[in-house]
Amino acid sequence: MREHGRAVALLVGAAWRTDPWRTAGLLLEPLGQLRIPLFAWFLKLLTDGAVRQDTRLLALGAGGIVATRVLWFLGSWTGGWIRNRLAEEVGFVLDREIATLSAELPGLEHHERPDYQDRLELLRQQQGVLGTSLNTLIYTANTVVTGVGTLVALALVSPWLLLLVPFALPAIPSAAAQQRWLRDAEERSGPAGRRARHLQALTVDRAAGMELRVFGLERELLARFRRSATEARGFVLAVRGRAALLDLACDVLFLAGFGGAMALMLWRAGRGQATAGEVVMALYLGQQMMSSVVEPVRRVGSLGETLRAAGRLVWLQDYARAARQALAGTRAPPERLADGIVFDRVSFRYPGTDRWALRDVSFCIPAGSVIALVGENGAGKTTVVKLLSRMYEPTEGRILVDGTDLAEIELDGWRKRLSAAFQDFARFELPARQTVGAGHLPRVDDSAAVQAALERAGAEDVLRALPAGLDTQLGARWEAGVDLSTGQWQRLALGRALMREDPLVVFFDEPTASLDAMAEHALFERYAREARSGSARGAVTVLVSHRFSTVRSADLILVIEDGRVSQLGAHHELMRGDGLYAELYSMQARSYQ
Ligand SMILES: Nc1ncnc2c1ncn2[C@@H]1O[C@H](COP(=O)(O)OP(=O)(O)OP(=O)(O)O)[C@@H](O)[C@H]1O
Repeated sequence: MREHGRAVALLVGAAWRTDPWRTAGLLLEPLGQLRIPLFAWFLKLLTDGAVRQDTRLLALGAGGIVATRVLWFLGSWTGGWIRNRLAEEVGFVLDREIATLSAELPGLEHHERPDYQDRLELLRQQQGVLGTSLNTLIYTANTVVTGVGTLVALALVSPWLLLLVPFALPAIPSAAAQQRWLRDAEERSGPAGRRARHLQALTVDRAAGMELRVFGLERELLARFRRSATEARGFVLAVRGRAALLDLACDVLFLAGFGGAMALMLWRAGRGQATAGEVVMALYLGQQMMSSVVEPVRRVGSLGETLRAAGRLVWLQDYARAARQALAGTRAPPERLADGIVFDRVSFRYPGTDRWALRDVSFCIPAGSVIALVGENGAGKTTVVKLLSRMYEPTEGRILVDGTDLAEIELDGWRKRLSAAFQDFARFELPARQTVGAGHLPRVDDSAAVQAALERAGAEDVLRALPAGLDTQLGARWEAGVDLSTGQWQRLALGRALMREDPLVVFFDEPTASLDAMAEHALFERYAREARSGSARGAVTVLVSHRFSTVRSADLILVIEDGRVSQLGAHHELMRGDGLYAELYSMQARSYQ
């Protein structure tokens, strides 16, 4: 209930912030609903006036009917017009809020935890519903006003007519139950829906397209997509079938009550206890009860949908706030690294898993050094990078930056002092200058800086191949857009990583997987030389690579085995022993020979 209250507050708050006057004007429409009981009352006067040939009653009835028409115009029409205009703007504000919250989430958990992904996906799907949320809220208010007004008017005709109410009431818990079923069905369809979306995305994914065709997987993929989509839809369809039966039962019950109420009125009229006007009024209100109260109550079911969608937005706000608080920290990052970075007995488990990705890891990266992380697939190398970039916090232990716990350092300030190139690089389809310049926003359009970064990344040839140089629009889907090979995209990403002038930590997590070993080696030799010459700033470079020809040029090599540090030292030190490093290095060297 409290959650629903917060959801309503969120919607009304968004409307109020968008336009307080028009939000107040929304009340016109529920007021306009008073026309129904008023109309019934004036209809009664008109009928009685006609039967008794009483011109005063006739005039009052006719005048009242005209007045309710005016009330309808002012309330329903004007209010509806205001509501529609406002709903559009509020929808836009809420869509923007979802995009902002998602984009500004500080960590990665929401991308990697299936339960979070499902909620975010539902939220994205329901953005349209949020846009019409005001309609639904006002619709509910209309129903309440109409319902209460109709009941008061019926009671005035004859309190016995209130007996009609129990026949209409089951529609309310029935609508609530249907909403519950629907919510459960939506959540139970999460895994199948996620699978269907993944398979559908594969059908249009260019990278997957090659493999699909080579392995002849198209039909299989489509069949699996159909099965998953049918499974996901099945949950909702089953609920809709049950809901229709329940609605039918409620309708039959109400019709029985309505028939009884009308029989009662005719019996009373026959005994002279009710006027013709009262019979007409009861008939009108009785059928209005079905069309203006029971039906809307049922459709107010969509209020449940709105509240669920708004509730998910409230969840996202809470989640974003908690995520920010969990990564809170108030200290500014150091201007320069004096001592270095220390992992002090760090252990880490990904949220929602039991397995330790890193266990009791301790090592030091001295200021100004280049450290290479080596280990087999899944050993935990990228996890070290994710912890250092504060995508996650250690489950146990601390990371110290010049003696200060990284958790105490302000997150945005820390991120501004990082730079990175990853194997899974982003393909920003922008003019080439900005694709690279995005690595340091203040200089996003600075051609000289971009050119220098590309040279350091060994990507001058990529630039030369672009028809309009740095002005070339990248990405084949844009007009005059140019597509690049994976290796070319990756080298632009490497250039992006070299845009920031004074990073404290630079990550290279297999950023040159698309280059051949010689080119990668030459690039890092040059980079490491430069990094050392600039090491007065104390910046450290963290390199993850499976190529030992590159790794050997690092100052320090950290060997990770199954989440634990197994060796740490310079190349020549590690080669002296007979540990994993020497074994892997010799194996790779032999294969090159
Ligand atoms: N988001 C995640 N959720 C759950 N477990 C994860 C997640 N990311 C990685 N893991 C697990 O954590 C362990 C370490 O993964 P990590 O990506 O750090 O390995 P890696 O050494 O970088 O491997 P590779 O050389 O293949 O890139 C693996 O067992 C992996 O399955």
